[in-house]
Amino acid sequence: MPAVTSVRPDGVGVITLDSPPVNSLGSDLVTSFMQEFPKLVEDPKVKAIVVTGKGALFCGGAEITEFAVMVAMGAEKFKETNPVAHLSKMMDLIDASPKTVVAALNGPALGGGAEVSLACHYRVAAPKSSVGFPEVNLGLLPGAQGTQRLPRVAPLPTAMTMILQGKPLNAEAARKNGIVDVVAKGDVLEEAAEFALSHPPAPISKREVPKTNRFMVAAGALESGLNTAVKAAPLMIAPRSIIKCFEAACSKKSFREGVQVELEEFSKLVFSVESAALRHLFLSERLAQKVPGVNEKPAPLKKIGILGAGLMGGGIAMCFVQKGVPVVLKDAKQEWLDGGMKKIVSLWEGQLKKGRLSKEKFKQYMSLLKPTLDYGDFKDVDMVIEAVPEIMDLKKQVFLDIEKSTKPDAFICTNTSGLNIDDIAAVLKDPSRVMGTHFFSPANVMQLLENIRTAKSSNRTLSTGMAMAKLISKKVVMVGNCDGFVGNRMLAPYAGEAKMLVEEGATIEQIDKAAQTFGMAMGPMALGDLVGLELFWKQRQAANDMKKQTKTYYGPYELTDWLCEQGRYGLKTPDPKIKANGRGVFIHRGREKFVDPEVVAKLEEIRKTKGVTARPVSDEEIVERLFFPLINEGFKILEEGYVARSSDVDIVYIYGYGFPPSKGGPMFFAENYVGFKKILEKLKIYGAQAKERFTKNPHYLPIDYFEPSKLLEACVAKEGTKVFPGQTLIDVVLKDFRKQSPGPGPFSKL
Ligand SMILES: C[C@H](O)CC(=O)SCCNC(=O)CCNC(=O)[C@H](O)C(C)(C)COP(=O)(O)OP(=O)(O)OC[C@H]1O[C@@H](n2cnc3c(N)ncnc32)[C@H](O)[C@@H]1OP(=O)(O)O
Repeated sequence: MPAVTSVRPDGVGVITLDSPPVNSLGSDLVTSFMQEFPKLVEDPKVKAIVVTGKGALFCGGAEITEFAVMVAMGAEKFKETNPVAHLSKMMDLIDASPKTVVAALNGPALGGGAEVSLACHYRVAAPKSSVGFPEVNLGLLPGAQGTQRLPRVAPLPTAMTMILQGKPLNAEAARKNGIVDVVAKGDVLEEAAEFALSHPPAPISKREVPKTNRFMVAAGALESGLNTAVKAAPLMIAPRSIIKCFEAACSKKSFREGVQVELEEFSKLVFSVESAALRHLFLSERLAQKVPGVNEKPAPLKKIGILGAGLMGGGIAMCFVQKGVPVVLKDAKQEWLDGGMKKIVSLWEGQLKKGRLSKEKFKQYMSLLKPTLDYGDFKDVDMVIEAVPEIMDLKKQVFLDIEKSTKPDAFICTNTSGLNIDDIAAVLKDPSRVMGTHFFSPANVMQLLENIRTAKSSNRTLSTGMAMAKLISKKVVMVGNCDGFVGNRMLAPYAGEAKMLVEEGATIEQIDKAAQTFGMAMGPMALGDLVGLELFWKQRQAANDMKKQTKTYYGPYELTDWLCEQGRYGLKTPDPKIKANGRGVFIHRGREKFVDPEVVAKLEEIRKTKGVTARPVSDEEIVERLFFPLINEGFKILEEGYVARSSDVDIVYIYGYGFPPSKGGPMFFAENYVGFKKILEKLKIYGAQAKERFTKNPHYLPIDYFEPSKLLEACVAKEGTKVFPGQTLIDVVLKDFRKQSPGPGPFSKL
């Protein structure tokens, strides 16, 4: 029963939203509420009503999965059966109650949940509860009267921040801003009941918008709010619609007319591809935590050992300590350990200075972090994450050392961006304890974690690895052990094409600008400087083949080699001579960067040697050549079975590589923005050009990333086929594909 009612001895009727896990307002709950609520209104024993939520939340908002169903119904059907209009009716029902209705906020009230609370006449909140409107993160706006009710109780700047930026307020802040009437001192339900019995009905819909809010709108506050929101997320379309709703609320329009504007704007947004992309992202993040075949209970992680106090190891250590987990941080030399600790402490001190960290927390962090040179300190850790340099023999050696110094059931993770983890694990007596963890740098900041399963990782190792990611609040995806895993393998053709386009005549700035206009957080050339140009240069040196095209390195190598030979690795190599912060393709000064004329001259020289005449390259060509081979590689990883589903690839790219969320990730983008057929056609065209280049010009090497994926071809054949709302066609095709021709990866047969 999704809405459960009871009548207390004091005559307060309680209606509880009871729809686990988050009491989302699915059609069942709304229908049940609309049946049960009038019974309380009509019951002569009931003097007043309290609305509350079961469990830890008041309500997590509208049922997100139902939006895809609405969209699948089509615009015409949507008009007739619009479930958000239905939800809006639920608000009217509460609002119109002749008996006082109080929301007892037992926990967070989000989106539609916050709207339910505002439809109630008053709000009494538990201290740990909060009120928020995260709809904008889904490309939506509050569609059940929230845009009209909030500016009637809260100052406009607060309302704008909450709805335009999706920032929630805690109970006390909500009280200060007029959204909550009382923060409970004791039992929230008791206090809400008491409040309900002693206050008359007072629906927000009947209130005038405060004059200050009207003045602020007249003075242009909405435009500046919009500018801030657009600057933060230029590709989002929801903020413009939100502004229209605020305009309606603060104009001479009636509450009802405002609600109508809101409904129209909401309906437009829910059908937009941007909203579909962001909803896909929300659900995909949660789906990624469910790894096929991994079902054992994770082991508790009470203490962690980190090996290597460098940039990566230090960042990983911070992640655990900041969640209250004790860490032993070990390195081989005192100076390395001191350097690592100094960096960590200076980061925390910086936060302390900015007021983002309290003194108590700082002290707590310091007490949880133990630097050591002694492997003996690993004796009681539950997991070791090694983050020593990417040298196979070194990794194997430290694995043996870890094995000697840890409990036999401690998990051992190797942090690598590309080494073969099966090979590393093979040195141990029990390789089932091992999995890979590919953290992104800086590990304490970047959200993504690629967990890598080896052929021998045990079920418990994998489930504990996933729990570990949750513990430190990472967006996690489990992938198989292929070259470059998912992220770097897909990045290789992207980076390769960027270098190729530059040789053909596009400028370095043009490449990055085109990628950023597409929505990437940064362009491929700047990314190379950030990650460090020496990474793959050293890997190629170690492999004794500087010209080999691999799954992790493609494209012309002359410019990169020239830069690396001079020690110009990118941002991390300062050049005191020119007082720059770093030198790679760009010269970096603070946050500014510019292309070094020496690099441009070197490029000219390389072109001359190779007999290449620079030509103008269009932005359209840049975007297609950067992203289509990257997407093609994503299809290949899926068809080979190195990742469970297409949405996992999307998560990797959005949280690890700055792919624009409003495009839903590369695989969502392929299916919903471009279409499989166009991608296939373009791959063939650019592939033929690349082949010609390599056959005619001995300076170029053959590349395979334009070779179309078989899964992509299978998707082209099925393009246009309808799938269940919320499913992707790629995954539907993939299921059959894997049955017919399972690949070598671990997910092929799961
Ligand atoms: C008309 C209206 O104005 C429009 C709207 O209301 S749109 C919806 C607005 N609400 C939101 O965006 C809130 C989304 N939810 C959240 O932020 C978080 O889930 C939360 C803070 C509520 C709880 O977080 P947490 O405890 O970490 O649990 P979390 O793992 O995220 O969610 C638990 C489960 O509930 C599901 N869920 C959460 N909110 C949901 C929602 N609004 N609809 C459907 N499912 C939801 C998750 O998908 C997950 O499902 P799973 O168990 O199958 O993986």
